[in-house]
Amino acid sequence: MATVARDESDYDSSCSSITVPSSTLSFGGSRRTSVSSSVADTTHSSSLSLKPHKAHHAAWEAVARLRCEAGRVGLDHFRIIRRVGSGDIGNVYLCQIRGRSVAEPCLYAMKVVDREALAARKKLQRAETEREILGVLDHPFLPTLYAQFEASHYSCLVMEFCSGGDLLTARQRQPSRRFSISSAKFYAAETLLALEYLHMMGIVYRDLKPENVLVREDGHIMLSDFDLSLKCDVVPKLIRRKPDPESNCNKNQTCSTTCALPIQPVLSCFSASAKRTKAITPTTIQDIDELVAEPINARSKSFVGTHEYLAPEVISGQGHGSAVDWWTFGVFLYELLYGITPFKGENNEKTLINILKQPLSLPRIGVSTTKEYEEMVKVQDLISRLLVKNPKRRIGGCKGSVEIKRHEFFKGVNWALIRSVRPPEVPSDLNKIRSRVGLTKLSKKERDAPYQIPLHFDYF
Ligand SMILES: Nc1ncnc2c1ncn2[C@@H]1O[C@H](COP(=O)(O)OP(=O)(O)OP(=O)(O)O)[C@@H](O)[C@H]1O
Repeated sequence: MATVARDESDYDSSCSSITVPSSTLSFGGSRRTSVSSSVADTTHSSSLSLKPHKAHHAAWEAVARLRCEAGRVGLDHFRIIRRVGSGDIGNVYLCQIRGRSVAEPCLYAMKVVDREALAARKKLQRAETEREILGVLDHPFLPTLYAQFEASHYSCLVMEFCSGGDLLTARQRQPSRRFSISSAKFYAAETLLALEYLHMMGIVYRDLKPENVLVREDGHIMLSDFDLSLKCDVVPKLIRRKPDPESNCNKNQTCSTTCALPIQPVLSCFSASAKRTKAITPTTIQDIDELVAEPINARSKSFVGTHEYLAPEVISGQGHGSAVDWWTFGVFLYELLYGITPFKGENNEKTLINILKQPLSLPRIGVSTTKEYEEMVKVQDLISRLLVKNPKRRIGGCKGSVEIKRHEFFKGVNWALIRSVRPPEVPSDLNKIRSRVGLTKLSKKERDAPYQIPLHFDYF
């Protein structure tokens, strides 16, 4: 599914709105461009300390060692093994550090972006947004940026490599090309945690779809592709419970914003003026009911996303915030379960009309046990609360991820320990992975040959 973007730069602060730029819709393009030399690593040497949850990983340590020994990290330090993917703004290559043991190599994904080509297509800002976002992420279900450097007019981002492909491919491998309810619950729960973290960091993701959810070697997910994301400020709020019979929440849930108490100052990972929020003491937390630290009031009018996944408020151009991610989360969950998206029309225009006008219909899922039937009822309830056309009435629209995590469908999910749960599928052992990525197809001569910077990166 092609992404669509009509806006090159939309840094928003919450509560402010922006106008739609005059640039037109743009779709994936491709080109061949030459590359000549490798220059400096631009990753801060202090970033090791900013990656506490990955600092002990072999891949992280190997890059840290390299930076220490060579004083920098550059393209010449990597052996490009093969291209593993390409998108609208760049190609992604599987690579490893030169001179390391071939028996136990640390594999990396290097995203190579041709800055000149992107500038000509007015998409440079997208690459810049992605680079900035990758630089601040530190979460088990989000990519770790190991290094970044420039080579001629190419920008290179060295990230964690995901050997398990993406969830679209995984879905297509399933019987009837759809996941079981329990598998869908697992992938949805991990994706929800990734979105929750992004929101807390002041990032509205905006492009959730199975293609962008990669599967790691251990079977857990990694959300990728941040060039369409929106960076904004977050104003944490304390929300007091106040039962609202008209709300879209469950009876045993509450959903009221009437007593929202903003905590000052503003939290943002990007704003130069941002300061850290005041420490919230346990006593304070006991005194109130809910802490919401999501950019629920962010407003952008950009037309970005993937047609089948676009939220109504994005299509209508009325301004959108973090609630778009809960709409796309609903479409995502629907696709995992049904193998199709809910509003797909004969063409993009009809799809957009369906999103705006067509009521949601939820076909029955074939179930064989009472427990499965109960699960189906719960997941359908969640989807119908996510795919509410009015973002203010959508679950998550007023209180963010906490509302969704509390839904009956996720009852029993151990959010803190989900990364230790065995995933529905674990990509096979290292040898199989290596043959899948083509590592074993290289001859010894090829593996050991000194790396030549190619005259051309293979754009298509
Ligand atoms: N860390 C990774 N590990 C393995 N494969 C990856 C990784 N990152 C990206 N890929 C592969 O490369 C492809 C292109 O990457 P990505 O989506 O980031 O590029 P893009 O140019 O931003 O694409 P888009 O057009 O969706 O914006 C992905 O679909 C995926 O298959």
